[in-house]
Amino acid sequence: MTYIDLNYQPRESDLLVWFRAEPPAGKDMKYVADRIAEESSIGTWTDLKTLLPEIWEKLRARVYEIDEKNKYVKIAYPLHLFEIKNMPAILASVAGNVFGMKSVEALRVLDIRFPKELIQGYLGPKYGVQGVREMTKVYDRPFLGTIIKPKIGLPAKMHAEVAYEAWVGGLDIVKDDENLASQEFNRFEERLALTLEKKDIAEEETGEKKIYLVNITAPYKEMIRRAELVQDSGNEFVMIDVFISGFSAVQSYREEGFKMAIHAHRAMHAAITRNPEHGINMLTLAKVYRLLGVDNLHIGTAVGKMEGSAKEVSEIREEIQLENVPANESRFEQKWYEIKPVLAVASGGLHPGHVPAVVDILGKDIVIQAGGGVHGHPEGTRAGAKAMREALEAKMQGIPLEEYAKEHKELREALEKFLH
Ligand SMILES: O=C(COP(=O)(O)O)[C@H](O)[C@H](O)COP(=O)(O)O
Ligand SMILES: [Mg+2]
Repeated sequence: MTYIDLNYQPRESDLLVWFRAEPPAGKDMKYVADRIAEESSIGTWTDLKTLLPEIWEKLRARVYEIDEKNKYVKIAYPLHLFEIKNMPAILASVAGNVFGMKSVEALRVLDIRFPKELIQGYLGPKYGVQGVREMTKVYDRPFLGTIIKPKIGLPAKMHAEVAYEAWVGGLDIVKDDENLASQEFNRFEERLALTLEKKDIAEEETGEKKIYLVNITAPYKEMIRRAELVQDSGNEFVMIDVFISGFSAVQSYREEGFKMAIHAHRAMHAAITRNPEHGINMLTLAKVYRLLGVDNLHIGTAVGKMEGSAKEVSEIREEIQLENVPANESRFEQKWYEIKPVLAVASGGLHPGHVPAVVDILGKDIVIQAGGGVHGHPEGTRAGAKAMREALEAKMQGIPLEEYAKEHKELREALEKFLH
């Protein structure tokens, strides 16, 4: 019995997984491919009296391609193998036990190609790129945002004041940090109320729409309670640590039907995305989050403090924004049908000096977020926000930053501190 069928032509309706697999000492690629297909579909370590021929015929996975040089294995799974609207269970098959088997030395999921019938079972983003642009009336440039710093520690009142400074300085978006929840020094309810008061004032003073990404990450019931508070407050967005909260929570939350858009922070993703030989890459996770329905997603910066090359980050950007993603040497073709594009978030170690490079790599449908790069400005948050806005103005007008900085004090001070 083998799951290898190199003559098999995958059907449009199959779910395809592209693995990179490392065979254990003394074993070859065929062996390892067979073990992966077996464990991730219907089999186990020995043959079974209970594995009826019709199950074998209908539900087994098929290894349809093995690339010895790159150690790639491509496997097709019949859609009947899955409960379509159950993402956690789908991942339990194709990206579950397989990572821990002794018969596989190391294993990486490089891509999952979702078929149309599966995609139709998911909501995708409620707003996505276009929806967030309509919400804010910002159509012709990237969004600018900040994460309040210190990441935790500020009392709610100061948090709101720092948010105000960032908004009036010129940023569109203020975000809680991923580990700010409802600590004793900064309770969720108080932070929400005070920050929204300041948001109203900032909107009035600037004539611009401002966005507050309030972190509702918590055990699920509490997360929903906080989402209800946010909905009642009229705020347009929530933030969720999607990887930490889990696929079940993210799918369920989106299906609850709240009005707010979802900003997805990916804290902890690197525990499974970082090692190039093992785990699941960010591209695959990003596809899952697009399907589940987040509106904004952190994808890396290529230039800041977090890992991720320019090629990798721009491929993730394409994957979450294009309607039809073309295949290349390490990804499948993917059609997204009715699923909206996600706003990509570049964040982590950024400051005004990075703005031109981030726009060159990722384009305009992004949020450029800087925490330290705003609140670390020598003159404080408002000047830091102004410097970010000036950097973006310079980029949009095609003027080199150093030149624009001659006439723009805040940008000049930022570049002096962060670049020299
Ligand atoms: O708080 C920050 C960035 O702060 P700062 O601007 O001070 O570095 C975010 O949590 C990181 O962006 C996460 O990384 P990623 O976006 O790669 O998931
Ligand atoms: Mg953070």
